Amino acid sequence: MTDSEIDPAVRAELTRLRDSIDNIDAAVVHMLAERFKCTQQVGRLKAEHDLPPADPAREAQQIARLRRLAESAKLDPAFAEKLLNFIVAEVIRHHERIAGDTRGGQPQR
Ligand SMILES: O=C(O)C(=O)C[C@]1(C(=O)O)C=C[C@@H](O)C=C1
Repeated sequence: MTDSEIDPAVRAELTRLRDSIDNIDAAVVHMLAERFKCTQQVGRLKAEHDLPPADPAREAQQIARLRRLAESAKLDPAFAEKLLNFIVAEVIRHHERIAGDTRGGQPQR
């Protein structure tokens, strides 16, 4: 079926839903950007105080909490866990890079 063959009412409903999806995707990007701003600061703090990039106990708490929130929001908890793990893996990579660039608690130029 080509675009011009789609029923105008269906086309309008699809456009309405896609507009909302675009707004939600923009919000997700902005929220992730804010989260990464925080985790960059955590990375610098950890590097300056010789703390390990990963904190598995903290991650276990975050996963348990997000799984509960997902269930009450009718979102698949396994998906919520996978998403958190994906984000945290990227954060840990950033922390490791910051630690590599930080010697004796001081950022290297
Ligand atoms: O809270 C920390 O210690 C962080 O470094 C942040 C964060 C996260 O992205 O939420 C990332 C890595 C840790 O393993 C746990 C949590």
